[in-house]
Amino acid sequence: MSKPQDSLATPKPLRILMIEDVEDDTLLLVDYLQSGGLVFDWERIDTERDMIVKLKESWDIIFSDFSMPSFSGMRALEITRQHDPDVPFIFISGTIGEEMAVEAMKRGAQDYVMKENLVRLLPAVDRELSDAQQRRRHRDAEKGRTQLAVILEATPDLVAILEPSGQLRYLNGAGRRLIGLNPVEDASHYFLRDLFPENIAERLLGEAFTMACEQGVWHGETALRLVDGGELPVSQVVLAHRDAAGDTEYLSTIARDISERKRFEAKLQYEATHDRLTGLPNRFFLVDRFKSALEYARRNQSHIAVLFLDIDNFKRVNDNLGHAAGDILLGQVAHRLQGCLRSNDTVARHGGDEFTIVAGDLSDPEKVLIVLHKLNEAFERPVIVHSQEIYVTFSVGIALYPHDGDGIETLLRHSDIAMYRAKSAGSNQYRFYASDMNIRGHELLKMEADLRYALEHEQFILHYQPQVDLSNGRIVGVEGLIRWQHPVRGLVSPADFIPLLENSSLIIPVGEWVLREACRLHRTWRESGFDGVRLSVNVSAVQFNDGELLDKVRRALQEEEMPQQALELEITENILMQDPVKATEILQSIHALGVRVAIDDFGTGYSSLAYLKRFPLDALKIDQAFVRDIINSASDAVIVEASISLAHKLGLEVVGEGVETVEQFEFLRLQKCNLAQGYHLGRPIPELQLSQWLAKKRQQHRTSS
Ligand SMILES: Nc1nc2c(ncn2[C@@H]2O[C@@H]3COP(=O)(O)O[C@H]4[C@@H](O)[C@H](n5cnc6c(=O)[nH]c(N)nc65)O[C@@H]4COP(=O)(O)O[C@H]3[C@H]2O)c(=O)[nH]1
Repeated sequence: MSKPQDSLATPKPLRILMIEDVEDDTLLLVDYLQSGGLVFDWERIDTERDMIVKLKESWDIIFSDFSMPSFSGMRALEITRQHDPDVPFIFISGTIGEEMAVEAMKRGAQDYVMKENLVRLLPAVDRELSDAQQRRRHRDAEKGRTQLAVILEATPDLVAILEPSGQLRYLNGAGRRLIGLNPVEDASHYFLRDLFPENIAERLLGEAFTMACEQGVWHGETALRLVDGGELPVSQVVLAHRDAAGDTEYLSTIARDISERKRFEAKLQYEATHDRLTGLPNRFFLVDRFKSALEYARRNQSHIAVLFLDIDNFKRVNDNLGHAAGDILLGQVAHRLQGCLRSNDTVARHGGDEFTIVAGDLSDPEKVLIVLHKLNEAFERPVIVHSQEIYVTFSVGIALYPHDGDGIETLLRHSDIAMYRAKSAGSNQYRFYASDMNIRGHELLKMEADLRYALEHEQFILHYQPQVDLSNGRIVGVEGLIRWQHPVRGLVSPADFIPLLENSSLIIPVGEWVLREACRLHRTWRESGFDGVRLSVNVSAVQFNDGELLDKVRRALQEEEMPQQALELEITENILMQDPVKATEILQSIHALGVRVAIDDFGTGYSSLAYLKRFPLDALKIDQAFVRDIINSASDAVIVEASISLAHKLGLEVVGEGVETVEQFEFLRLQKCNLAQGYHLGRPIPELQLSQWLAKKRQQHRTSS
């Protein structure tokens, strides 16, 4: 027979409480049990009062008579269950009937045995002791679980239990609160990706779950996905729980909010990398950004400019207005410097009144002049400090990568040296580290100033070159080409100044002037009876991307009452391919105006056929580089043939550019090219000459027909 305590030491005797009014019956029972081998201590009681006292002690089993003169077995059962739900309670009675016995079992008695027939008693004792032990274990475990649940619900960390598939079994209150879920919402239909951002959910399902299953635990830093769309950084642990066979049955995870720590770290990081007074990157951060700019420039063979700036006469501000005013000035200068640079450029405070600018990704070194321009523009207005207007100028030293060095320290040192040279030349000066750049830089800046002057003093003129219909020799259009009538240098070619206009954004007003001028001329032609001749003008990249182009075209058409179809805008292939999606949108709106669009310099770029199909175009101009050699180069001839056939398939008119010989003209005619333009048909000429030429042509046609 098993005993309730399974220890290796001598088993402790059982403690049995007997509720029995007849002592002899009790002794008989004791005798019976002892002879059955049961080792136990016992006590007998027969009143409710004694029972209440005795139940304060702990008992392994209770035997009770059913009916006694001063106590009732049912009452004894009731009191017992109030004290202890698990202790086995067995009725031993001669009087209990079937019905009462069933009632007694319902109220919590484990069994009943007739006094006259005790044979069932010992096996019943054995069974009930073991059942009671199990009940107690179960109840203890249940109690433990309840306590754990209370703890899990009270913890400020997210705790979740998950299937290996990532489906949620349990999510505690803190988890719901952190994520922003309704506290009573059932989360069991949730998956990992409902609690974590997509990439983190994948990381957990992959790396974290695998490691937890293999090694028991994984920890790392992740983020929770919040209901409001935000993310909360957490430090997370994933544990795998195995079944008896050693397979992962489920996983649990604990995630702790570390946003405060992250904020603190970010603040420390910011303070370590930024200048306290101006909020600009400090030298350390500058070196960091410089490294990335250098890597990029090395990969893409681009240039970097390092500008070392020193505020002129800063000491005077400090001396006259005090240090606090000096600090305000530095803050404002920093703000303006930052505002005038591209987001990829870096401006850092070097200390005192010195700043460094690193402008990367320059296609050529001269692009640094754009930065100088922007600086000049940004400081044209005075800085206001304590209601005082202060005009800020800088001494600027410039070093260029790779021209002046290929390492960070060298370039910084060289820009510093150049700055001292600028300073010794007086205020508001800039110097390149390399002297050849100084000359070139000065020349370019001078030329820009001259171009500005040229616009204001009407030194630009348009020349016009005819476009001829290859099938009948008639003039169907002219292209307006800009010239600069320089008082000393004479007629300057657009190739020499268009890039400068583009760099300095002067191209916007100049482009607008070209458009107006062309539309004005067209009106004079119409008034003299030359209608039906189209006018094309070139549109540069800066103009094309200027949000106001459409308005300007619309206004020019309206004010000169120009028929929309008579105007053609020529846009180079490369401009369109810079951002084909945006280009399509712009082209669509130009098209909606009714104005024609021609793709210029076709063949020199890298048009994708797919885009060519999508762009709303009217004409395609084959670049003169291909036309030049069509007679001598088989490959150029093939390119031209293919371009014509492709354009025709797309419903476009084709113009052959740079036609200089009769052979080229004939070749294009045979290939069914629509129009030709080139010296063979007429060079670009001034307005007056063109009008006379048109009149002459008209006369010739009249006579011949
Ligand atoms: N060798 C040779 N050349 C020929 C022949 N026929 C025409 N040309 C030249 O080829 C250029 C054609 O203009 P483009 O491709 O639009 O190329 C233009 C255009 O990209 C740009 N440009 C001219 N005017 C403007 C303008 O008003 N605005 C803008 N944004 N760019 C313009 O400057 C470029 C050069 O203009 P131009 O010097 O006027 O040079 C013109 C023209 O004089 C020929 O048979 N042989």
